Amino acid sequence: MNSPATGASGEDIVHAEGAQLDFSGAMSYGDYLQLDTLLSAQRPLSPTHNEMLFIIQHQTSELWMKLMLHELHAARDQIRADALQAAFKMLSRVSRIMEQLVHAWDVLATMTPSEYTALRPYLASSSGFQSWQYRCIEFLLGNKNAAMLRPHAHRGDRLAAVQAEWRAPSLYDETLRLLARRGLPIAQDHLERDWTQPYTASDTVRQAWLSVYRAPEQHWELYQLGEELVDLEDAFRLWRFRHVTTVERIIGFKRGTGGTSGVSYLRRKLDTVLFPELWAVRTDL
Ligand code: HEM
Ligand SMILES: N[C@@H](CC(=O)c1ccccc1NC=O)C(=O)O
Repeated sequence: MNSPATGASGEDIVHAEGAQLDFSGAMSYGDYLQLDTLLSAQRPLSPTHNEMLFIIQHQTSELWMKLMLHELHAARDQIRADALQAAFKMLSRVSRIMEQLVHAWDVLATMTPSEYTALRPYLASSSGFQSWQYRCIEFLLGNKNAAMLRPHAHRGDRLAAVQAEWRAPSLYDETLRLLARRGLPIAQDHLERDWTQPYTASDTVRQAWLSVYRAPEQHWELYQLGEELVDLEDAFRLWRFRHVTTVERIIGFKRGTGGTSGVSYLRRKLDTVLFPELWAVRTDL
């Protein structure tokens, strides 16, 4: 006989291989993952077919960014605590997430300019520029810029989160303090400074990385940390490049909804260098 509630027959249940089938009093998959909340958060504003893609692309990116922040915060704490093996696990996870986001552009690039033009007016002045999690990631990785706090001024709670990241030493700042603790000479103004200021490259830091890269076996952990950071910046550069290229193929040189010049603004971001001495050292080896 078929179940009146589900229409399942006794035979279907036999084929369920002993799996639990009654969740009237137990936590199910959807309960644990809060899928009702997650899957009711896609509310297209336009009548266009492609808006679902646009929303899900951004929502999944924000979820991955949430995990990146979780891992980056923990990695910075571990570096501060000299627990480098734990930090390596987290940093390599962050790089893999960034690679995931690089490949995600392939899905969005299936949207043509005509398709995007139909939904763009519904976005009004909203823009990825206003992503507070993205800004936290940039700040955590040391790309500090006070002007980027302004879009969050209308939301005190978000502003506080971005400001906290802006005021804190970045992952790289903590790395330089670690180099000093391990006996490498680093200029004092790179160990204690106003962390809200953008990072400026230093010759002492370059010399310190040079010592590490010239004798990896003596500084194996620092050497591995240097390479983890280069991996991460490499993946981030690919993300920036895929963003600007996808944007150009979809909106050309139109001004951005966030008010910037659009592609020209994003191209300038390609010049960002997060860990300058780690790149510079390559030339000296
Ligand atoms: C059709 C797809 C997209 C277009 C046309 C587009 C366009 C733009 C433009 C023009 C800007 C410059 C700011 C502005 O004036 O609006 C921007 C910034 C930004 N977009 Fe996108 N974008 C797209 C997809 C995405 C996706 C999928 C993400 C992933 C979360 C994203 C994240 C960002 C971020 C974080 C910024 C700020 C970048 C920075 O300040 O360095 N965008 N986007
Ligand atoms: N800045 C984009 C709009 C845009 O892409 C966007 C709009 C709302 C939510 C996320 C977005 N994605 C990234 O910027 C544009 O100028 O078309």
